[in-house]
Amino acid sequence: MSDIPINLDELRQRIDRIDGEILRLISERAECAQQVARVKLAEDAGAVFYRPEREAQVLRRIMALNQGPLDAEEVGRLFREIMSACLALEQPVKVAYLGPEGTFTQQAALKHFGESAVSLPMAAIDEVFREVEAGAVNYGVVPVENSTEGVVNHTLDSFMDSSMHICGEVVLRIHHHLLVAPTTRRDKISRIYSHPQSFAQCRKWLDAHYPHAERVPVSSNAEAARLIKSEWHSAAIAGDMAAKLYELEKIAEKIEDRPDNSTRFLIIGHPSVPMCGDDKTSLVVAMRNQPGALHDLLEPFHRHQIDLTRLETRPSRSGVWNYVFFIDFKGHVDQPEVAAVLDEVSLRSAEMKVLGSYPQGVL
Ligand SMILES: O=C(O)C(=O)C[C@]1(C(=O)O)C=C[C@@H](O)C=C1
Repeated sequence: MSDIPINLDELRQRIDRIDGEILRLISERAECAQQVARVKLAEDAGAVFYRPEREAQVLRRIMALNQGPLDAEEVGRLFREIMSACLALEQPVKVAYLGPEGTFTQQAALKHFGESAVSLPMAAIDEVFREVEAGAVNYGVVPVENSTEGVVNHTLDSFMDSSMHICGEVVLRIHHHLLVAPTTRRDKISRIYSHPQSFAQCRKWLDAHYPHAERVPVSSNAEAARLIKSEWHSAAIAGDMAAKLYELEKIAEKIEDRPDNSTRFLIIGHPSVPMCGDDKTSLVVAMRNQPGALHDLLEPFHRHQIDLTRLETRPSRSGVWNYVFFIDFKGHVDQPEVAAVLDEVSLRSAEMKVLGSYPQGVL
C-alpha cells in the first residue's frame, strides 16, 4: 500500500489522471459503436441498431468480471448508460411508455434503455401498443405484473389483439413515499391521492398512520403528485421520479407493506430477438374447454424439463373457448427442446401464439 498517496491533492491528481484515461477509453468505445452502425447499414439498409441480446451479454459479462469495491448492479448501471450513449450515436432509440411523466413505467424505460433514449408518455396501455404498431416509436414499455398485486390485465388483453413481439423484460423494485408540497400543512393531511395499486401496496402502513385520511384513487402516481401541488391539506403516494419532477418532499419513505415489492415490465417491439443464452419465452394459448385441458397443456413442459416461470389465466373474448393461458418459461424458441415443446403444445391447443423470446432482465 506504500504507493497510495495520502494527501488530498495527490489523490485528486490521481483521480484526474484516471478520469482522463476513462474518457479516452469511452471515446474509443463510442467510435467502435459508430463503426458497428456502418457495418450494420452495409449489410442491410433497414438495419436494426438496438440489439437487446447483445446488450444483455455485455451487461452480464461486465457484472461477472466486477471485483468491487462497487457492487455489480452499480457497475451494470454505469455500463447501461455507456451503451445507451453509444446506441444514441448509432441511432437514438424512441420509446413509448405508460405515462404520464414521472411514473414507475418511465423509470423502468430508463432503467432498460438508459438516459439517452427518447421516451414519450402515452395515456393508456393500448396507446403504447398502437404507437409501436404504427412505427411512430421503436419500442414500448408496459407493466405486466406486480409482486404484491398480481397481473396487469390490460397488458395481457392488449397482447391478444396485437402482432407485437416481447423484446425484453425489466424488473423494478417499487418504493412508495408519502409526498407533500412545500405549502402543505403536514399536521392537517386529510386526503391522500394515489393509483389504486399503490394504495393496495401500502394498505397496512396507511391504516396504521393515516386511518382517517380520505384515499382518492387517480390514474397514476404521477397524477397524484401533480394534484397535491395546489391542495394544502393533501398528500400523495408516489415514487422518486414523481417526487423529483413535481419538487415534492418525502415525509415518509418506503411505505410499501412488503419490502420486496417489485413490478415487472415488458418491452414490446417489431423485431424478434436472437438468443442470448439466458432467455425467456412468452406464449398465449387457447384451450378447448374439456377435462384435463390444463394438464395436457403443461405436460410437454414437464417432460422436456422446461422451467415455467409464470402461468396466468384470462377469460377468452372470442366466446369459442372459455380460457386463454399466458405462459412464461425459460428458454428461447431457437433451442431444439423448446421448439419440440411448442410443436406439441400447438397440436394440443385450439390456438397458440408465441409472444416472443427475449433476454431475462439483467439489472
Ligand atoms: O453490438 C452492437 O450491435 C452495437 O450496436 C454496440 C452496442 C454497444 O454499445 O455495445 C450498442 C447498441 C446495441 O444495442 C448493442 C451493443
